[in-house]
Amino acid sequence: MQVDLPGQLPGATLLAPGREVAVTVPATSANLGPGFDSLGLALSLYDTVRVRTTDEPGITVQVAGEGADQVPLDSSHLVVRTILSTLADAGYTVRGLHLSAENVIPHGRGLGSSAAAIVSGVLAANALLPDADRLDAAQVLHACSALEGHPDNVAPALAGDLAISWETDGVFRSARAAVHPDVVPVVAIPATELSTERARGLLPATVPHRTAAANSGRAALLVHALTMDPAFLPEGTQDFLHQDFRAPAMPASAALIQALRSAGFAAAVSGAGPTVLCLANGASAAAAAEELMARQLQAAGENWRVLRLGVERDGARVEVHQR
Ligand SMILES: Nc1ncnc2c1ncn2[C@@H]1O[C@H](COP(=O)(O)OP(=O)(O)O)[C@@H](O)[C@H]1O
Ligand SMILES: N[C@@H](CCOP(=O)(O)O)C(=O)O
Repeated sequence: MQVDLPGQLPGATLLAPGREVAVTVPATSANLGPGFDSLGLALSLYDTVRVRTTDEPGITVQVAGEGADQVPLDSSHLVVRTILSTLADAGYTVRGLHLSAENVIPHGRGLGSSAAAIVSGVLAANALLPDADRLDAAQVLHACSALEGHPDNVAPALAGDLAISWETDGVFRSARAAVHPDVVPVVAIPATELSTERARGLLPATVPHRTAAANSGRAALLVHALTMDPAFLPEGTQDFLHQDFRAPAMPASAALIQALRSAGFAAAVSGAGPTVLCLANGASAAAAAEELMARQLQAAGENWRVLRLGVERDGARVEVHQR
């Protein structure tokens, strides 16, 4: 499909045609229980986009895989939109652009697909820019977080491993921490979607101080459990800030989490849901969690995908091909 570019920016510098960039970005699981809008883990599932500046005016978009029959194939495509706005912020535009996307991260399931699309767009645009106008790593993190609205998915998507993120005076920042090698993420992904926007709408504006205090304790314990001592994962993944409020929008996820936690597993909603994340302590615990998930889902008549994943250690990758 080919469309015209939206209004060209007056005074913007035109990028040369023939620049080609490939970006690969991992899925992410945010919150991990009590780390609402601050903790996120990079996972071994990847989306790839290839972007080329062209001499022919307009935008062409090809999409394969997840969301191929749902996402728009024009300048409103999230990756294209992000590329154009990042270029525009730096004072640049293009005559034409071709994007081809291979999507593996499912959309609207709480595995960071929109964050991956935004990270792809910002990194692709940044690689297309002349050196002197590129954003540095801290600026990329802030730009991606501001577009996504929260930093907990984009930070691990960019840097890999576990990301602990926060905001100071309107600037998003993040620290990366190495996840203990025994931690094995297992996800159960439903067929149905729940948009993050809708799930955020279910949250209260305030919570009592004692709830916030209880949550702080678990979030602090979770960082220790994930990096130093996975035996604390079941207690460390207990959340008091978001899951109960969102449970009515994902009753099957809530029931599966309850079953896993009752059996001693560290289970939580992945991101804003409805995917369920279990952080198993070692390979045999991961196999037991997979079995329990499969049994519970079969008993409930639910047809979900259960996947054992790895922790992605390095985050997004960019390759530049000048033609
Ligand atoms: N690779 C992609 N290409 C284009 N749009 C995307 C892509 N990934 C996600 N999106 C957009 O983001 C929406 C999902 O975002 P969101 O509700 O935040 O869920 P998720 O938990 O998957 O990030 C999709 O419905 C789609 O509009
Ligand atoms: N902290 C956010 C995380 C959203 O993650 P997503 O993968 O569902 O986009 C939230 O809980 O709203």
